[in-house]
Amino acid sequence: MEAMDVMDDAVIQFDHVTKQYGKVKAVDDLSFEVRRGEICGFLGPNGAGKTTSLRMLLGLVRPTTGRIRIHGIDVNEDTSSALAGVGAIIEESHFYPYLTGEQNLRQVLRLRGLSTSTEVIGARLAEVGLREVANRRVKGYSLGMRQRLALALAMLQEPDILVLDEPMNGLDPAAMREFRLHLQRLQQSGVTILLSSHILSEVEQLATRMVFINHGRAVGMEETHHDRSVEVLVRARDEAALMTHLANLEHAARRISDGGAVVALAHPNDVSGLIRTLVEAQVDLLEVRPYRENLEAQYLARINNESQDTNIAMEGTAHVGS
Ligand SMILES: Nc1ncnc2c1ncn2[C@@H]1O[C@H](COP(=O)(O)OP(=O)(O)OP(=O)(O)O)[C@@H](O)[C@H]1O
Repeated sequence: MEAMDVMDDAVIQFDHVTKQYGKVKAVDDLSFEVRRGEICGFLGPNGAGKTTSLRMLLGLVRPTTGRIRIHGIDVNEDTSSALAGVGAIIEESHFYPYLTGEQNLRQVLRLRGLSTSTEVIGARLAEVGLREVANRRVKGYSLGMRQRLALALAMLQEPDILVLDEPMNGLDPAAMREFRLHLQRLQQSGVTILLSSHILSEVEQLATRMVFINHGRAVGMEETHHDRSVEVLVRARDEAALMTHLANLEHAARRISDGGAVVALAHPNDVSGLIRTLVEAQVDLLEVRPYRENLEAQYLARINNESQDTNIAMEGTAHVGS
């Protein structure tokens, strides 16, 4: 399947991709890569160009200029080879309401002209937690069950790349958590995942890397889990004493404009050591907690230059700039 040596294990490559609809540049000179085994979050507000980009990746829309490659194969030159190992949820999935979940998957395979193995179908349904309801009509499925059925459908042919456009839309927090765990299991089994969202908190814990997009352009990339450092917010009664002690330790620290709080950068294994040292030095600690606002602030700053206010709810920013 490899048409050329794939550099740096990049399995998906956007190379200066632009999509023009009349006067609207839905995607504007977009370049980024997804490497093997990553969960890449594709993040931006409504209208940023996420769906258009993913549709181009799947060969459903042709780029105006630029190239998209999967495993080094140009999607527009050899669509079927490029997409051979790709599963996707791109549009709202439509199922036969009067057929069961199991029958729906069987029907899709039949339409694709593939032999239907009860074991394979059963395995896919079990993987997404639908074993219990496999024989119930889809008509009676909740939104979460339908999303999981869509995932089972995308996984039918055991893809090594999954492309998911806003797969968590409409899921309640419990279903979202389950969906995340499932995607993590898929990643652990070697599947590369590109998923879009307009809500940072949906993908933040999941993605190993994030690509931020606004007005069709990449406005930043962020390694998340690859960066082994974590930020810890520390608040003490005597801020000056806290800063002095942190300076004596090997922790990069900075003040933030949050009631005299200080954010220290530490490796996950060092967090307990950091706290112990401060306590032993008799620094009067008022609060110690993981600090995650930084990523949120960066996201907001990127999608909306005039807004640096970290207090804006993430959902509230979804429409900014669209
Ligand atoms: N077929 C089309 N014809 C004309 N304009 C389009 C078409 N598809 C998308 N656009 C425009 O391109 C821009 C990007 O849309 P796109 O759907 O890719 O954004 P998105 O990031 O997926 O947004 P959302 O989160 O709302 O789904 C928008 O301005 C949209 O109106």
